[in-house]
Amino acid sequence: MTKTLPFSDRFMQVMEEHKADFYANPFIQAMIAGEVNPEALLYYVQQDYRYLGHYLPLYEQVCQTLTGQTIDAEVADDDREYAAHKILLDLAETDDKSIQEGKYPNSTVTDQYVNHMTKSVEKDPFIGLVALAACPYDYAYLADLLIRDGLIKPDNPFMPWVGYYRGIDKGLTRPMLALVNQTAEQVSPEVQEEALAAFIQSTKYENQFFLQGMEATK
Ligand SMILES: Cc1ncc(CO)c(N)n1
Repeated sequence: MTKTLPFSDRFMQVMEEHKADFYANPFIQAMIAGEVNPEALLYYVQQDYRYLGHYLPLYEQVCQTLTGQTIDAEVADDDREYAAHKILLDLAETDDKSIQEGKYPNSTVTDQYVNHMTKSVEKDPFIGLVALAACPYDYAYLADLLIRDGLIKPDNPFMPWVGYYRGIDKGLTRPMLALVNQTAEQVSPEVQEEALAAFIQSTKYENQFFLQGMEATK
């Protein structure tokens, strides 16, 4: 008897295929160089705060549909990743709350990514879950890669930020992957393929999400 691999193993493959694109991203390159670009960081944090405001209710909805339960308070209640954003705001030498609340419109990428997640959730709860899984998974995987490849050294100012997200077996990522793998066994191969395509699309948006701040603040 061969045991089928967990569905989430395919996420690893997607990340390995997109690794070069992430590494070539000017936002990631600046981070590797330890260069602080305050405007790009502020832009990123502001967009991310909004993005997470859409993300959490979608995740809650998918969990409800698939498990009949609400998500762990501990997992949900990180105040939209305040701690991670605080690290970047400190680097940019600001703690201005108004930047997180923001008065600027959502960027195109933020809107497109949110729209992609919303449409995926409407289509099918498993496809939705997998489209959402890219958010914690990609950051966790990328953080692990950057450290493993020796690109973010302990003295890099972004080390605490990378450290916050690293580890695909902790935080939001762990329960999410467990739900992905459990649900995958109950859906058709066609739905699995559609879900993986949604994950790949989310991964492309993740890369663009980093980039947008660099381009908007050039
Ligand atoms: C866009 C985006 N992707 C992933 C994460 C990690 O949770 C985040 N905070 N924002």
